[in-house]
Amino acid sequence: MEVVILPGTKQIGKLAADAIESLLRGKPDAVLGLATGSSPLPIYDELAARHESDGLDFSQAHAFALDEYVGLPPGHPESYREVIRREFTSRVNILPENVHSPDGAAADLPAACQSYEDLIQALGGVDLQILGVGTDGHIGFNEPGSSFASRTRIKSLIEQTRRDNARFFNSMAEVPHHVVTQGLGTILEARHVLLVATGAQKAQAVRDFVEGPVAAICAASVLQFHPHATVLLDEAAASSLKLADFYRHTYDNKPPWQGL
Ligand SMILES: N[C@@H]1[C@@H](O)[C@H](O)[C@@H](COP(=O)(O)O)O[C@@H]1O
Repeated sequence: MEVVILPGTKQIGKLAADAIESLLRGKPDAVLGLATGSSPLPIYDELAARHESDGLDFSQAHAFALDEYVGLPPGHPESYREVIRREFTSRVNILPENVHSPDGAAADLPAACQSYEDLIQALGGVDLQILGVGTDGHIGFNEPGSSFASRTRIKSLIEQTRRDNARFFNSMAEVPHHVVTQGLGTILEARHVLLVATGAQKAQAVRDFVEGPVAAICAASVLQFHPHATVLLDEAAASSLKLADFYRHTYDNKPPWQGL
C-alpha cells in the first residue's frame, strides 16, 4: 500500500488524474471503476478539465460504478447512477452505454447482482478502481463485518452511514436502508485501487485501515492484501497516522519516472 500525503484536494485530483490519464493513453479501452461521495469529485473535475483542454479521450473506455441504493425510483437525483452521470460521465466523451451501474431497482436483485459480476468479467475486469472510504471504514457499501470474499450483493446500511449520507437527502427518513454493492472480493480484483480520503472526519478510519489489523470490522483494511493499492490523503485525513513521516519520506524519494 502506497500512502501519499498531499496539501489539499486540488493536488489529490491532479495526481489521481495523472494515473488515469497514463492508463488511458496506454490502453484507450481501459475499464474504470467509479465511486460516488465527495472524495472523488476533485478527480472528476480534473479529468473533465483535461478532456476539455487536452482532448483526453474516453471514447473507448468503459466504467463500472461501485454501488447503488435500493428502492430509489429510476432517475432519482441521488441514485448513484445519476450522481456518476452528473458529476463525471456527462462531462467527458465516454459513451453512455459503456457506463454501468448495479441495478438497485431490479425485480430480481440477486440475479441482477450476478449479471453485474458477469459483465465486469466479460469486459476483462477493472483496470483502475477509484474508492472513497466511509467514516466506519466501508468501501463501496461494504459495511463492517463484510466478508473479504464477498461479491456484488444486497447489503443493509448501518445508522452511521445513513446519518453521514443524510446530507444528500431532505431528511434522514429518505435515506434508503438497503443498497447493492460490489463485494470486497470484487474490488480486490481491480488491477489498481486508488483510494482518496480528505478531512479530519476520516482520520480515524484512515488510521484503522492503513495501520490497523486486517479485520472485517474495518472493511477497507482488506486493501492491505492488494498488490497495487494507492491511498491519497490530505493532511487532515493523515493526521492520526503513526508513520506519516515515513510515508512522506518514501514518496519524496521515489524515482521521478515512477508513477502511482
Ligand atoms: N457508498 C459511498 C462510498 O463509496 C463513499 O466512499 C462514502 C464516502 O463518501 P464521502 O467521500 O462523501 O465522504 O460514501 C458512500 O457511502
